[in-house]
Amino acid sequence: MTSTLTPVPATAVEAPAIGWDGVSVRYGDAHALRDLTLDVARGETVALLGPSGSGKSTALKAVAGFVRPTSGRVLLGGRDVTGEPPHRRGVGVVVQSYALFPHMKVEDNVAFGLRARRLPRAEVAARVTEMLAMVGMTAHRGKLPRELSGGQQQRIAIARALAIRPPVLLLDEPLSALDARLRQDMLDELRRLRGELPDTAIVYVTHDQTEALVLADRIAIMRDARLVDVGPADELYHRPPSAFTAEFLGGANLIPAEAVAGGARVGDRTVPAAHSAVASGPALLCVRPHALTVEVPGPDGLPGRVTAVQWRGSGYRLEVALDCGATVSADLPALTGVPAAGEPAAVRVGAACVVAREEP
Ligand SMILES: Nc1ncnc2c1ncn2[C@@H]1O[C@H](COP(=O)(O)OP(=O)(O)OP(=O)(O)O)[C@@H](O)[C@H]1O
Repeated sequence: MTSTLTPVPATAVEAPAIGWDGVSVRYGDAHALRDLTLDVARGETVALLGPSGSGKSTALKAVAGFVRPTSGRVLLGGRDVTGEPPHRRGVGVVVQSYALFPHMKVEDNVAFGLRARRLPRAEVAARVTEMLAMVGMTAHRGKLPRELSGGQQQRIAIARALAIRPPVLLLDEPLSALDARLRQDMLDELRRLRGELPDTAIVYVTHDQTEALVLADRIAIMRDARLVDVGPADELYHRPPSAFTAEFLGGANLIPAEAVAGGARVGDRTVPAAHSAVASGPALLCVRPHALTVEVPGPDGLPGRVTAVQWRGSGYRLEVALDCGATVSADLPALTGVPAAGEPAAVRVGAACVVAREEP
């Protein structure tokens, strides 16, 4: 009996909704983005997370068509759009500062893109109604933008971007102009909205790790115009490959160490680690402040001295200068016996610590 292998048709492998293929953007001699290669699948949300000036917005603008790559290609659904103007790309964009048309009523703002595409009047009306319901703004359709709060204006901006049913939605710091309370509400709202758009690929630019962790399927960490690490949100949080990612995503103590099988050597102690991104040689032991315990010096733990004690209501934050040279922060619950500043102490690193590479 012979068996035949049926070739997989080319169409069965779906092209990513968005692809950066070696994209660089330079302004004069300065690199705003260096050699970015990254895909976003249909229905996936990827957060671009990094400090100010790391190239996040530039990466997003390259997809929207607002900047032209110096080299590399931008692909949408497998199609090379690098040379295409923004209005031909069919992507929805929402930026930090709402950018609604101030003289147009809410409903006309939402209808704008649909009218520009010359959709029949009845369809425009139906989609505007649907979009306003989706963002919970039906009651405000006749108002002008200035009659709305910041959060409400941002909802309209999102409704306007979604009205054309773009396969790709680009959000650039959409919550950063809002106050803390409103931000939290809008974050919940965005998460709900995400569930209503199962086929839309979303790129979400932020420097706020909470927004990235709450919304993204995968997080791409940017630094100095480069992609440092990319992975599922929970994996990057629990097993950060680099010290930069460990610190940027959640805050971590970084203790200089030597990677060894199953963990790391710190001074003359060997600490077991849950995960290692480095097999051997110089590395950093990364441990979150809540995963450390501080005890009286004994045979176990890393020896050091308490340098500061801060009461934070729900517990204490201790700073401990370790004999190996690193200073670490530990968050302890209020009920533990808390040593005073100046006392010798030993720091025990919890099982959740990981060994990461030093540099991106
Ligand atoms: N039009 C421009 N002309 C010159 N330099 C620019 C321009 N736009 C961006 N840059 C520079 O490119 C780098 C990356 O900028 P970008 O806006 O992409 O960073 P970002 O990570 O989005 O920062 P932020 O969070 O502050 O918005 C920065 O150093 C910035 O100063």
